[in-house]
Amino acid sequence: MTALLSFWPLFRQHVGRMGLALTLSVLTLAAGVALLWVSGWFLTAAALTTAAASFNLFGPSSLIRGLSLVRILSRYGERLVGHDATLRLLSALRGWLFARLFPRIPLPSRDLRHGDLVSRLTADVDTLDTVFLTAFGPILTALLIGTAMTAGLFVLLPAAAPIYATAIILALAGVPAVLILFSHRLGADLVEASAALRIAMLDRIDGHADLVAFGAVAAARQEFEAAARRLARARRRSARAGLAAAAAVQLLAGLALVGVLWCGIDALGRAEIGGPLLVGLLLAVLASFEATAMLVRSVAKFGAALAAAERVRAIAQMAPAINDPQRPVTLPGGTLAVNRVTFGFDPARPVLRDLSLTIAAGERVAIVGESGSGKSTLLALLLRLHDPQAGSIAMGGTDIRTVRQADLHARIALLSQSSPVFLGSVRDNLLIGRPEASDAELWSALEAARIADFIRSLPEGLDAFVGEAGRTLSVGQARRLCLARVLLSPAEILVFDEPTTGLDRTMEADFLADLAVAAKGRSVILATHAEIPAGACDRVLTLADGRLVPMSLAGG
Ligand SMILES: Nc1ncnc2c1ncn2[C@@H]1O[C@H](COP(=O)(O)OP(=O)(O)OP(=O)(O)O)[C@@H](O)[C@H]1O
Repeated sequence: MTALLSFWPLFRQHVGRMGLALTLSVLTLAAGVALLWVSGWFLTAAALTTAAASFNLFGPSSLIRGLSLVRILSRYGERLVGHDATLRLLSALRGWLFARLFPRIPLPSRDLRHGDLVSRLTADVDTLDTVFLTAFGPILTALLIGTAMTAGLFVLLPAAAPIYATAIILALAGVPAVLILFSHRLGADLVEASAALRIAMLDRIDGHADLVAFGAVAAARQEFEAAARRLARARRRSARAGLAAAAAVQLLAGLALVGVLWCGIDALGRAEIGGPLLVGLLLAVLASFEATAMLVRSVAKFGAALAAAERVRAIAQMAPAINDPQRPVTLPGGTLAVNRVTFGFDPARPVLRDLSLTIAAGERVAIVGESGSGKSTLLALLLRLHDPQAGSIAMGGTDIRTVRQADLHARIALLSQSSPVFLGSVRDNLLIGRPEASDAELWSALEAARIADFIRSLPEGLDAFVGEAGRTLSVGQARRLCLARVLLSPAEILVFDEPTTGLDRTMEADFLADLAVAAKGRSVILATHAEIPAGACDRVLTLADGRLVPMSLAGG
């Protein structure tokens, strides 16, 4: 519950709209209760009257029409305002969550799989956004209508008031309390099962080509079906609990009706109440229980909302791997110096040991080494995606831990092994590197990345849509587009992690040979398995056993 309450500041921003939706919801229900009351009274009174001419038909029938109209309009307004508030809340929740997520990337928890993260960012947030309207709204509505109805009975049929009050309190508090007790566990199961299904689905979609190639589709399908069955079971259990609660509410409504009828007949016999009024009261009692039925449906969802709140809050509260300093200093340009750095993802098993490296402004350095030797790790440290356990990294003599990460990233651009092509046009993808770049600059970056001819051949050119994760491009083309984005960036240090992955031998050699021109005098740090042509780099270093060792340049 504390997890859910921690979202209150976000809910509070929309409290005006939510309040209006709530008022309209109370009005709708009150109009419904009054409508049945007046209708019951009117029909009975009309049937009982012997001289039709002496009965005023006009007043009650216009009241009935008026109440119907109020009910229709307030219901429409409630839906309109309620959905508007919910959608605004949804966008605020997503914005809030993304703002908390970005500083935590790379996520410190390796347990958080891609599908689980997607599930938290989508389904869990969706579950949360309706919690006010589907849970708190009906509670308040039912409370107000129940109180008003009890007060009405107290005046018109006092003996029935305690019976009705007991039944409505049980329906309002007792049934939901029991349901919450069960639905918390059921809701958590439901949210976890739905996340597991999503993870299974995204995993299988990502790897479908390999699954087909290995003939492992049947096994994957079985696992997927098991996840689907688990979700179906959780849904069934949750629906059963909801149904049992709805049946209990109906039973209480029936008991309240019988109680009021019993007292009413007694009062009728003593001429303390008229027949038409009694019928009106009975129908009104039935109508007032509509609010509690709504409540039960909502409470069934409440457990899922509690579980979703905990999962979403867990991401937002994850300690960021890296924090900006309290008082950041300005980052000067210049030499990049790695001073006796030791780092390991598990500190007991360092990947880099007492490693030092100095790269002068404009220098091009290649780092080679066996797979797993720590090349990507070293590059990640330069971007301060992790902090070393010992030693320091400085730029122009300033320790990078004393500057804002954003300032550091403005000076160092990275092309990693997993740099993505974003959904959008070629232009959109390039402008991420430098938003103010002109078309001429975009083309020059594309030329340098050796993909300009291909983009020119597309009918839409720079405006060609490159699809989800670059699906409309080959692996090599996607890579070169990412490369053009990095070359376009104004950063003074370009960090390349296997930039030629996906390029053929000739293109690889051409790209590395062109590096000096493409980098336009900027510093280049290049981690690669490729053969480095003469002149491409000023120095080549080998990373082995956590240390860098100079090696002679290939071909010269
Ligand atoms: N996020 C991580 N958490 C834990 N260990 C990691 C993580 N990333 C890398 N490692 C480990 O650190 C070591 C160095 O990995 P790194 O990716 O830096 O090697 P690399 O030289 O870039 O390899 P490759 O040439 O295959 O890309 C490896 O043993 C790897 O398993």
